[in-house]
Amino acid sequence: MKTRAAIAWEPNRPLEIEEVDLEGPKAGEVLVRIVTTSLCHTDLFTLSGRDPEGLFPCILGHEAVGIVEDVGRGVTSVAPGDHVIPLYIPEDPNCDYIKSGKTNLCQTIRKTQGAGVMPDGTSRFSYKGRKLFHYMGTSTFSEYTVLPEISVAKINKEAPLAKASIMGCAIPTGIGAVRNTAKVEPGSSVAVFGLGAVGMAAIQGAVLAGASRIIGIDTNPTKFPLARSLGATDCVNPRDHAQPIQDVLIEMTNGGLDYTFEAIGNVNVMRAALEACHKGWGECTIIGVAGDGEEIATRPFQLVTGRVWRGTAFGGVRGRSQLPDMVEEWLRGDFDVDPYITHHMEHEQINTAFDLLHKGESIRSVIHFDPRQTLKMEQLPGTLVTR
Ligand SMILES: NC(=O)c1ccc[n+]([C@@H]2O[C@H](COP(=O)([O-])OP(=O)(O)OC[C@H]3O[C@@H](n4cnc5c(N)ncnc54)[C@H](O)[C@@H]3O)[C@@H](O)[C@H]2O)c1
Ligand SMILES: N[C@@H](CCC(=O)N[C@@H](CSCO)C(=O)NCC(=O)O)C(=O)O
Repeated sequence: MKTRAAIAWEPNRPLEIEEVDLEGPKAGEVLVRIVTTSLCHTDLFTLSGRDPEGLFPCILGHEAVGIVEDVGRGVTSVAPGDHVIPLYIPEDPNCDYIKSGKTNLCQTIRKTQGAGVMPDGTSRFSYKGRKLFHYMGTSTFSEYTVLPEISVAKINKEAPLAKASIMGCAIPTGIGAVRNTAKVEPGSSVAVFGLGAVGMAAIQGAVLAGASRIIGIDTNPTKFPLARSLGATDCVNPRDHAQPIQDVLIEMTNGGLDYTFEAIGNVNVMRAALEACHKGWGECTIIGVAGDGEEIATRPFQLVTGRVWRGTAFGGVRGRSQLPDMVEEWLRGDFDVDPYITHHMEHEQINTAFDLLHKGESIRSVIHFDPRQTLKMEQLPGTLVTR
C-alpha cells in the first residue's frame, strides 16, 4: 500500500513528505493508522545526527496514537478498530527481562529495532525501491505504520485521539520516572532539571507522589509559569546565579534534595543533578538522552557519601500491562494532558514542529493526519499553526 510519510533523508535536513510504499503486516505484526503524533526531543536529537543508533534514510516519530487497520497471522491481542499507542519499548511476556519483574526493558526485538528493521530483519517502508529504516520500532511520522504486536498497547476508546499521543512518551516517562524509578515518597524534596514536556511530567509525578517541595530548573524562564501551574513550588534559572546550580540548590534546601531528575540530555547538568542531591541518601534519575561519545563524570566521593545515580527509559513503564492503566488515570482526571499541548498542525507542517521545539517555543506540537477528524480547535488546548 501507499502511505504519506515524512522521510528523514540525512541528519539536519528538513523532513520531506512523500508517498511511500508500505508492505502489509507479516506474522505477528500489526498495521496501524496513526491519527495523531507529537514531537519529542528524542526525534530532534536523532535528526541532529548525535544518536549512535540514528540510521538514514528513516521515518522518525515515536509518540503517537492510532487505530489498528489490519493484523498479520497469529495476532490475537488486538484487532482492527482497536485504539493503540505504539510502544518504543515493547512488552513480551516471554522475555526474561520482563519475567524478572525488575525492568520494563524488554529485549525480545531490541537488536532488530536498533538496526532500524522489523524482527525478521527487513523494513516495511521503501521509496522508489530504496529501503527506508524504521525508527525506535514505531515510525509514527507516517499515516500508516507497521509494528510488532508486542509493540502496541490497546487503550480505552474514550481517550481523545487528538490528545492521546502525549501518552506515548512524555507523560509516562516523566510520571513513571518519579513513581517507578525513583519511587519518590510523600514529603520529599524534588528538583527537575529541564522543563520540557518530560520535565513537566516529572513535576506532575512529584505532585502525585506527594512531594512537599518541587524545584523546576531551566535556562528558559518562559517555561516557569506552566511549571508553577503544574505544581513547582520554586523555579530557578541557573543563568541568574554566579555559583554552580548545585550550590544554589544545596543552599536553598539546607543540604540538598531527596530526589533530582535530569530531563535535558546535558552531561554537565547530569553531574549538577547528582551533586545537588542530599549527602547520605539523595538520588538522581537520568532521563535525558546524551549524544554519541558523551560521558558523565563526578568525584566518586559523591557516590561514596551516599548519593545515587540511576536512569530510566519510558519511566520504567511496562507498555502493554501498565500504560492502559495510566490512560485510565488521565480519563479519571488524576492528571491532565492538556497543559503539555501547545501547538497543533497538519502533517505537511512537521518541520515547523521541529523549529518550535528547537527554539524552546513549544512543549508538545500535535500533528494531525486527518485534520477533518481530529483538528477541532474549539475543543483543544494550544494554538493552531497555519501554513
Ligand atoms: N529516558 C527516556 O525514556 C526519555 C523519554 C523521552 C525523552 N527523553 C529525553 O528527555 C529529554 C527532554 O525531552 P523533552 O521532549 O522534554 O525536551 P525539551 O526540548 O522539550 O525540553 C528540554 C528543556 O531543557 C531546557 N534546557 C536546555 N539546556 C538546559 C540547561 N543547561 N539547564 C537547564 N535547562 C536546560 C530547555 O530550555 C527545555 O525547556 C531529552 O533529552 C529527550 O531525548 C528521554
Ligand atoms: N539510541 C540512543 C539512546 C536513545 C534512548 O536512550 N532512548 C530511550 C528512549 S527516549 C524516548 O524519547 C530509551 O528507551 N532507551 C532504551 C533503549 O533504547 O533500549 C543511543 O544509542 O544512545
